Amino acid sequence: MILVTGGAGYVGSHTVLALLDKGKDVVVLDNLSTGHRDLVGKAHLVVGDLTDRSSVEAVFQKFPIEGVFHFAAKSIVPESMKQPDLYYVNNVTGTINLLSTMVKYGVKNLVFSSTAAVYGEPEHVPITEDSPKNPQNVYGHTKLVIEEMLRNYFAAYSLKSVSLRYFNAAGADPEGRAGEDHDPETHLLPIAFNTALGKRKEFTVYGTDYPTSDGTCIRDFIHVSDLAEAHLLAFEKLQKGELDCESFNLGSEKGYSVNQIVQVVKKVTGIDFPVSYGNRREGDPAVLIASSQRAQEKLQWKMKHSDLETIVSTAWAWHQKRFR
Ligand SMILES: NC(=O)c1ccc[n+]([C@@H]2O[C@H](COP(=O)([O-])OP(=O)(O)OC[C@H]3O[C@@H](n4cnc5c(N)ncnc54)[C@H](O)[C@@H]3O)[C@@H](O)[C@H]2O)c1
Ligand SMILES: O=c1ccn([C@@H]2O[C@H](COP(=O)(O)OP(=O)(O)O[C@H]3O[C@H](CO)[C@@H](O)[C@H](O)[C@H]3O)[C@@H](O)[C@H]2O)c(=O)[nH]1
Repeated sequence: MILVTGGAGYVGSHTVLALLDKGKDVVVLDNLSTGHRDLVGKAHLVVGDLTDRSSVEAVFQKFPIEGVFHFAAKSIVPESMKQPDLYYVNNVTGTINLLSTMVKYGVKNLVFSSTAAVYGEPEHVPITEDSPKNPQNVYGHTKLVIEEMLRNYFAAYSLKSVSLRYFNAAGADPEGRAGEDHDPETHLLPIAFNTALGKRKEFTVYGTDYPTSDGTCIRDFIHVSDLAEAHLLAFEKLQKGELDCESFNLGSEKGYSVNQIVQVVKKVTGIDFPVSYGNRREGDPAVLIASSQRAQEKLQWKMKHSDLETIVSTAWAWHQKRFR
């Protein structure tokens, strides 16, 4: 039985699907703060909070857990700047409870959702795993602290882990079984779709004076089903004893500006919607582009869905089904 924390959320639910598709037994522990009951498919769902140690222990008592995929976290950058206490308690304390319980029950293998936000504003792109780590926001700090904790837990308790630093997760299950559903929504694609559907008056581009070709930020979008596949590969390597404690970037290695993405959304949806140009959003680095060579080599990870049109069209299909 695999435990997936945060499995009712966006990235977690796609990994739950990938595990179920492979015939695995899955239990999801989720407090449903931003997740959705209907996204866990046929997995067992335990509604509980990681910051409550007894809820975590109850899962390990009830189910024979062989490994953990840990997605549960708060991850909205501006919220993290306003409420650092909430972020440190939820992300760091929640993870301490999980790791201590794993140690107590002798569960050795963990795949952890880290983020490109651990790097902050990069000095060079593409960003490799060894690039400097200077998080620009509280959210990124919480993830970097957890990565450090994982190194300590490996050294002291032989708890093995892989930290996967995703760049911009996007897209939806190609079969339409899951996708992104956040309220409030802060991410580029769903906001653009809501504008295309007339639910918002206009799409605002945050910042036009970045040192990029068209002045808008550049991001590296990675399909959520490709992320899910990387989790399964990482877990297999942990189980086979081929990895101990390591971090990998997961990105498509291609950068697109916010303006370019808006154009692709207009093309895929066939809808021309109003776009306005506003100020920069606090904490946004100008350019984030991954090198994911390490994951491709050591995890034998191959991206299948991460060209931008596939990302946008799968996300659009889901968005229409869920929100129209
Ligand atoms: N979406 C991205 O672009 C992106 C990029 C990099 C990293 N990440 C990381 O990936 C993970 C998943 O992100 P997402 O976009 O799917 O977010 P999400 O908000 O959709 O999913 C998080 C899930 O965790 C649950 N949760 C949060 N705190 C919990 C707690 N204390 N106890 C139990 N459940 C809790 C929520 O209810 C939700 O279902 C997060 O750790 C996030 O930091 C996401
Ligand atoms: O209405 C909008 C929304 C976003 N943007 C811009 O679009 C880009 C992407 O923004 P968003 O979709 O909010 O993603 P990020 O802020 O880049 O963060 C995502 O990607 C990071 C890693 O790259 C992860 O750490 C975060 O968890 C994840 O939310 C940024 O330049 C934003 O300024 C706009 O211009 N207008």
